[in-house]
Amino acid sequence: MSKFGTLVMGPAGAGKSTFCSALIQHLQHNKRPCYYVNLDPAAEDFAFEPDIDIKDLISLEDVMEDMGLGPNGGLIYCFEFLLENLDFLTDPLEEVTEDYLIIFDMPGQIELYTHVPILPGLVKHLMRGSLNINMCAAYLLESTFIVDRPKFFAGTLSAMSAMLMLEMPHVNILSKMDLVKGQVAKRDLKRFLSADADLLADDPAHRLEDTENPNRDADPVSKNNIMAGESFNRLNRAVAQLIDDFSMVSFLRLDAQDEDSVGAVLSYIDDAIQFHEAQEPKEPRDIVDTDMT
Ligand SMILES: Nc1nc2c(ncn2[C@@H]2O[C@H](COP(=O)(O)OP(=O)(O)OP(=O)(O)O)[C@@H](O)[C@H]2O)c(=O)[nH]1
Ligand SMILES: [Mg+2]
Repeated sequence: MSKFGTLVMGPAGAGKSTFCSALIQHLQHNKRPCYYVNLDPAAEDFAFEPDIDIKDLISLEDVMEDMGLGPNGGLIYCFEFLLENLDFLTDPLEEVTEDYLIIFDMPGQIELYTHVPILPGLVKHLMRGSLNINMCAAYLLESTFIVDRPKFFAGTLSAMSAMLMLEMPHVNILSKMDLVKGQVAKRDLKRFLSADADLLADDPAHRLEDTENPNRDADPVSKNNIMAGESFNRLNRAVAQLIDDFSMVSFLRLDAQDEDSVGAVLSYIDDAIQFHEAQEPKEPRDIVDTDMT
């Protein structure tokens, strides 16, 4: 029997937990069961109570206090501890059936997705161990990044880094689309959805900064001057070209308040994990019975 899940990842504050809640709500409206796993040891408030909460195994606050670690070191410690105690996840997940979508809500520390080799170990356990979960990563990036194009490419690079590191089906998502509505022309938005290196050359903000900054020459080390400098531009162009050359990253749009938008993202996740192919066809009578309970 297969199991199905999605790992909701992305930088701090990208809207991961909000997306998880919107997804749970959407699944409930569509009478689909889901299983919510919180893997953020610092998360406090939940719109839906998690079925598994890493805080029942280890809390970031305790780790920071007892081990004298900061929030990032503490988080890495929590994940190393989780990897040494995987039964905490395995035992309850063994019971989850194939009609469930298992939603993993991840923390936002970017180290987890870039250079620390912890997540690959966890993903390997979930996908290839006895649990055998068909998984898809949902990597969220805030759509407000597209207003600052170098920042957008830096975020896109982090998404690509996670894709390369985790080697699993991946959907990238521009979250909080409601915040950029009207700010970006529709034609431009399409170019952001599949990263296009020429976006930097056509960046109106950059041209403005270059010519309208009166301090450019007066203060050679000011932040504005560095950000408008030619070496900064060359670095950005190289990053953008690298992303363009790999041709791996494209984005879906998400407005977590809009049920259709959540449904559209879910359909990509379902396709990536082949959820519907594995479902037993239900007899019409079964459906009526289920509806009445
Ligand atoms: N306008 C708008 N705000 C959103 C949306 N999604 C999330 N937010 C807000 O963004 C903030 C962060 O959202 P979270 O869902 O907690 O983000 P997160 O990625 O889980 O954050 P961490 O777990 O701390 O990394 C909150 O204030 C949310 O209300 C959205 O679609 N639109
Ligand atoms: Mg969160």
